Amino acid sequence: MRDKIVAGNWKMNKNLEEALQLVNELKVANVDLTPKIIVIPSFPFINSIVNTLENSPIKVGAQNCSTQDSGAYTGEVSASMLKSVGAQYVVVGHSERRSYFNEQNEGLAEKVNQCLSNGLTPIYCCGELLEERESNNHFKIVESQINEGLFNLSESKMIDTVIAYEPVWAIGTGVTASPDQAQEMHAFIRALIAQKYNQQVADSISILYGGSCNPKNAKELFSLPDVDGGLIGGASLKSVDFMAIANSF
Ligand SMILES: O=C[C@H](O)COP(=O)(O)O
Repeated sequence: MRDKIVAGNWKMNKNLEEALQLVNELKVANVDLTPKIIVIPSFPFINSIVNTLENSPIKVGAQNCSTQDSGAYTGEVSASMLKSVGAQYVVVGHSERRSYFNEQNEGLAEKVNQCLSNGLTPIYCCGELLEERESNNHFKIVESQINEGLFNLSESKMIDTVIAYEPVWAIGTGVTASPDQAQEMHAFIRALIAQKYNQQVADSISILYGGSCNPKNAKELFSLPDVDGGLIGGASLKSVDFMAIANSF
């Protein structure tokens, strides 16, 4: 049975004091929940949050990592550094990285490899732009993102990945993918994995939905057969909303 996961991507929000306040609220609220819960703060706060969450089941992730392991790459943060401060997950290929920082599938495949080589779980993001959906190219786009970003992995590494489907038109817009749209794409991604590897691998990988997921729509989305949880942006910044989403299974 694959993991149910609710991950909160805080993006570039909160200072240290605010970050610790949020995580302390989550720590107290986190009782008897079905999903794995992951918080994904900005780099400077990871270590303090890992320490604050000692003895808590809540895990900590990072929002990005370098394609390189170490060296003269000013401003970069490597997967091994993230591992050393207690991160367990890394978001790779978020659409904001793809669009604002021109990240391409090829480099993202290197980031995925860096994560896995350092014992971190990549949360690999894919998803189409509105114009790509409107021109009926959404399956083709997502297929190339998955194919080029993930499918160079061996089967044993592939099963250690998590995928997040985030239609770009749904991110931060208040427009959520309909249950039919979400299920259709998640099933498509799972079928791609089955075709490339096998059904057992496909059935073991958690595929999260992201894009204006909130306490009101989470239950319906998480009840879909191929949706294994969510990558939550805006609604992860308030403990009450994030825990309500986590309680939606
Ligand atoms: O990583 C999270 C996604 O970009 C979703 O963001 P959102 O929940 O604010 O739409």
